[in-house]
Amino acid sequence: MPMMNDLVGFDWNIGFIPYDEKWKERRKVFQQLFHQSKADFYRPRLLKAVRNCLVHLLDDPESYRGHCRLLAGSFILDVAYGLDIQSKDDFYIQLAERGMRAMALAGTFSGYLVNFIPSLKYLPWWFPGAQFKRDARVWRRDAEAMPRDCLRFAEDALKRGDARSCFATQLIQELEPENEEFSEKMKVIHDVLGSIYSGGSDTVVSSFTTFLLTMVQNPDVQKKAQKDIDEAVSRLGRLPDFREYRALPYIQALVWEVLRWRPVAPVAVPHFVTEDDVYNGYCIPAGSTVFANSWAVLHDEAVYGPNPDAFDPSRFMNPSNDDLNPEISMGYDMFGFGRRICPAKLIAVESLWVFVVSVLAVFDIKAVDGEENIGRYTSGMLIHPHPFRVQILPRSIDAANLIRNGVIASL
Ligand code: HEM
Repeated sequence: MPMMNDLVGFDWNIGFIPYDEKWKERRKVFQQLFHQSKADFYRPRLLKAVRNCLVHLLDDPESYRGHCRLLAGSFILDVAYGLDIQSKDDFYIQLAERGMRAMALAGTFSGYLVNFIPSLKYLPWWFPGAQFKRDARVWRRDAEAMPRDCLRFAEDALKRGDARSCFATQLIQELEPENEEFSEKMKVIHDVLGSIYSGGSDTVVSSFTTFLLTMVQNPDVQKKAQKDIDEAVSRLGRLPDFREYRALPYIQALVWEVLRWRPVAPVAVPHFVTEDDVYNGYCIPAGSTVFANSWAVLHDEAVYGPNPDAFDPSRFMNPSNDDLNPEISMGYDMFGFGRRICPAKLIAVESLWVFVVSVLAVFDIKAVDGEENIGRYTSGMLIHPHPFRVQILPRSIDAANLIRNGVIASL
């Protein structure tokens, strides 16, 4: 991807590194960080970010998109770099937003001729018609700053002796500065944590807002989900947490349906064919770029049952709607395919689950009369619902008190 990697400078991102030893090393480190055995480290931090988000939604429901972005960004920056982010105007949240906008724009593969004729990248930026070079010059500043500035923050905190425990400090402390591979290992940390930062600050926000949209459009689904949560948790007088994970089948089905119905990356990330292949009688020569049509897979009647365009969590449930149906696929098609499948798919599902179950426990989500933007989506490598107005109201005075009392002190 010449535009993305060579010109804009996202070549540190695992998703854009070709399949080679460099990619393998980074992918291995990434997977170890978010391994399920590390759940005791990252789950409390995720829950803390969600509980803060509930307070923000209570105080200022209209700014729900900013709150969702703050939730995703503050969790990722906390676990990756030990940054304690309090506001959506924070420097690092804004940096991620600009960086991800640049990635979305540069990532429309067919939008840039240079992706098909790589030698165009040698044109000078001032050359007539070389607007792509001028765009790249602007975007490059944020693309480079994203991983560099955050890692610098963690390194400085370590030197001062006041670093919070996080992936950066854990990985840096394992290194020996006098080892000749030190700089190379630091570059691996830079790339892996940058990939966590960029991968985690935008994708889940799309799913959070799609969830709110589906609740506006499907009040019956909302009621059924709230009934299940009330029976299992709210009657205990507390907010849900990971003790309920996998104990609420309808919530699990709802989460999967949000991910299936409007997949965040409808054509995943393009894959590069490394050797000649034959598929269903079609010859695919080495060097081809293949796009996986995740959208079509996720809207295939043969896999997901009738009316795949309708939002209906019960497609994953048994006929009595009280448990999951083991015969219906709950696979990870929305997270890509093969060895490049999203390495954060489990934490992404957990993030959406804890957001969904927490919001539904305490809020009613309702339509705003006359809102015309409902259901419209952006286009690009990652899709988001267009901004829409929605009412997010506490379900009762007790619910509002639960939100205020549920804030988790600094970890
Ligand atoms: C709803 C949330 C998410 C969705 C739907 C999603 C989806 C995807 C998809 C479709 C791919 C491309 C897979 C392929 O090439 O076949 C991918 C790759 C990737 N994702 Fe995610 N993702 C999500 C959340 C996250 C999060 C939270 C992180 C980081 C913490 C992350 C980090 C990555 C990375 C690093 C890759 C590149 C993997 C590689 O090329 O080896 N993703 N994701």
